[in-house]
Amino acid sequence: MLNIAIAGASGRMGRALIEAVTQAADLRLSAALERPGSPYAGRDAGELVGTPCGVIISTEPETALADSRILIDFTRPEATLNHLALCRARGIAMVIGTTGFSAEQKATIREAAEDIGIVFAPNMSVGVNVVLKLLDMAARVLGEGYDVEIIEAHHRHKVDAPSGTALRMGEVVAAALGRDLAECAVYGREGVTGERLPSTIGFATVRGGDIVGDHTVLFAGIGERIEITHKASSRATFAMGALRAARFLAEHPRGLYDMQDVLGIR
Ligand SMILES: NC(=O)C1=CN([C@@H]2O[C@H](COP(=O)(O)OP(=O)(O)OC[C@H]3O[C@@H](n4cnc5c(N)ncnc54)[C@H](O)[C@@H]3O)[C@@H](O)[C@H]2O)C=CC1
Ligand SMILES: O=C(O)C1=N[C@H](C(=O)O)C[C@H](O)C1
Repeated sequence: MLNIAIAGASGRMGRALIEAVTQAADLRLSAALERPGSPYAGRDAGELVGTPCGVIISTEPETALADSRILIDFTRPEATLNHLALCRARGIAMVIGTTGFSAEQKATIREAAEDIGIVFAPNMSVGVNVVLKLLDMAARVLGEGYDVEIIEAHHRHKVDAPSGTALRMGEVVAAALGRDLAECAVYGREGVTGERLPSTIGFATVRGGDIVGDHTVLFAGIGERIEITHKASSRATFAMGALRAARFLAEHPRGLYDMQDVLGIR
């Protein structure tokens, strides 16, 4: 049995993860963490998904993580980095699904992976990771002459934009075209923008309702266009990917990995 802790237990992803872990025969939910002041603190984590499991939601990671081998964290960047420091000190591996990190914060994650195993990926679904491979191939074959635009849509509660997945898609396409995303990204357009510069990669963000997560990469050429789209219809797809990542870490005691490594498609 692999002991798994979940941070952000009462969140949208936290609930999907509790359901997935408590249903997996080879995994045991060993801790459930929430932010200080959470109304869910002190309650049975299983109650959030309809089946009490005896794990009480804690706001004290220092004590709650004592029994855990892997922490799956889908929270906010600051919370993830606090958990990271603790996990690094205790030798607890981490699956990090949180998005919205700055470059500096990402460097901290990279550094911690010298001591512990970390899978860090903005999207844990198998489908999106296959799409990343398709994007690499499409960009290499199409080359210059096709304008690249990335459109993402998410639910009204999402706090970061563009999504981590959209940014990763941009990085993959930029790398395939020999560009640096930091230099060629255009985040939204307004007013008299002038004509589109050919070397740019544009991003457009939509927020509304309960959209789980849609991503489209458009390659627009002369006389034709290609759209590569992924639509998530349930958070279970992210949760199942996170569990695959946790099992992978049981065999990889240190180092920084993403879902391409977990799926063996790097
Ligand atoms: N990598 C992937 O496949 C996916 C990544 N995400 C990312 O995961 C993150 C969470 O997404 P949602 O679950 O939709 O958000 P949410 O807002 O529903 O849940 C976040 C939870 O974290 C908790 N939290 C905040 N600070 C905390 C702390 N210090 N300790 C413990 N818990 C804390 C909040 O109280 C909340 O319950 C976002 O960054 C999102 O972009 C979401 C879906 C898939
Ligand atoms: O916040 C979300 O919901 C999601 N966030 C991830 C991201 O920012 O890419 C992944 C997924 O699209 C859902």
